[in-house]
Amino acid sequence: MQRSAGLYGSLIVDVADGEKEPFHYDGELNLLLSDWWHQNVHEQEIGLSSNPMRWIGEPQSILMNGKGQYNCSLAGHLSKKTSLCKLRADAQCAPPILHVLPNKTYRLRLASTTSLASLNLAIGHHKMVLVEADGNYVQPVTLDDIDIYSGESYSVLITTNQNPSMNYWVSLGVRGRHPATPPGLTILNYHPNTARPPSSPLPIHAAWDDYPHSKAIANKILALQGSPKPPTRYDRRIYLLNTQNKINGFTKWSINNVSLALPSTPYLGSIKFGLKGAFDHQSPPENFSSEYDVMKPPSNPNSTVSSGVYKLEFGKTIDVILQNANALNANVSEIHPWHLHGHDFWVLGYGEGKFSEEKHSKNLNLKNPPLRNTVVIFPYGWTAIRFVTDNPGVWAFHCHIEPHLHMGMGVIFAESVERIKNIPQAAIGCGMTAKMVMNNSHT
Ligand SMILES: O=C1O[C@H]([C@@H](O)CO)C(O)=C1O
Repeated sequence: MQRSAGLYGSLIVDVADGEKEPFHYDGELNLLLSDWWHQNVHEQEIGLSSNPMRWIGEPQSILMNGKGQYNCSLAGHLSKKTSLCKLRADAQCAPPILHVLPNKTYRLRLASTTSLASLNLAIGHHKMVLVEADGNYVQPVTLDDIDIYSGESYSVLITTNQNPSMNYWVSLGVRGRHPATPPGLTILNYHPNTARPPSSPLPIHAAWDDYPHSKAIANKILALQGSPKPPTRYDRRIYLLNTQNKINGFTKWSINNVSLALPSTPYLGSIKFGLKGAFDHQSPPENFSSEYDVMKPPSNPNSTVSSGVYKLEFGKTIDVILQNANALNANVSEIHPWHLHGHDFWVLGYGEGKFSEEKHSKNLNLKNPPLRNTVVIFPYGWTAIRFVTDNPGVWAFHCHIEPHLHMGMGVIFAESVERIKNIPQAAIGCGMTAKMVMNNSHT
């Protein structure tokens, strides 16, 4: 859970020399989004791993560029629940300020490293034109507000064409979980105004459980014309059922009834050097019972722990159907942003209830699905993705919510590892392979 403790940053990849972006902007702004707890991550981990489990609860603050407010809000005068923060520029709670000139277009880069929170960003009086998602261009689409799930990144264009004698709020609210945290706020400061808090009302976010609103945004994100298209057929389709479970009284998350426990020896070295006992050699199931009722708590909540991997052959088209379900408590199903290492994948579609081969397969979007590395599953829904195994390695595919991964919500793809010639020493520095590094360095 290092990310929850603050180990994160943004990496901006420019277009290659001589290449042009398919949109124009005059300036660039960045907002790195996160959430923050007062309890340290070690205590959080102990709570999550205890029986009974102690949940981390909602964050104390929502952060933008590492800054947030606590016990007060920049917009305190607009809400009866919080007091007004004193806006001293040197105060720890001083808000981030985005300085803009009137009548310009800015590219606003957004990325979420949240530990838990799904977010919605809105800018008072300004629309956003979405142009890029997870490093891939999308069909430009105008939005009033945008959802950002943990692990995702976006670029939106904003045009500073509003009354230049005013400043505006950039507000970041929580989605999908009953919020107990005031929105994170940033000031959009039109030059040459002083950077005081805007007197205009805060932008309004949709209700935290307005899933149709979130689904409408997700369905508007489509690949820009001319983007790489997915193969029209798949070689292998893996179904991953997400459930909350119990193992000897401990609360876990499982995929096809297997809760991931990462081994202490890195997979790459274990597989390459054929180490016995470094991880479970039985592969996890590729499917789940057709009888499973995704609308109800698991009828048998017990599950198993494993460090097994899905072995993927080189050059194949793999579909994954992520299937959400009811958690342990009745009438609860949560959002999970799934993130894949080593690949971008095409998002072929989202749907309600249980995925059905007959009903849903033919309606998947093969025409202009967006390429992403993170995709959400909505409560009680499914999400279909496709990727091609063209990048040998051992890749985690997991819920980007830190406590959920800690509780086992992930799988491992071991992709044509035999094609990897040399493993960097840094990748085999611990567990059983650490000895091999030492031996190597002595010879
Ligand atoms: O993993 C989780 O545990 C809690 C709850 O299900 C039990 O307290 C919660 O909201 C999660 O997302």
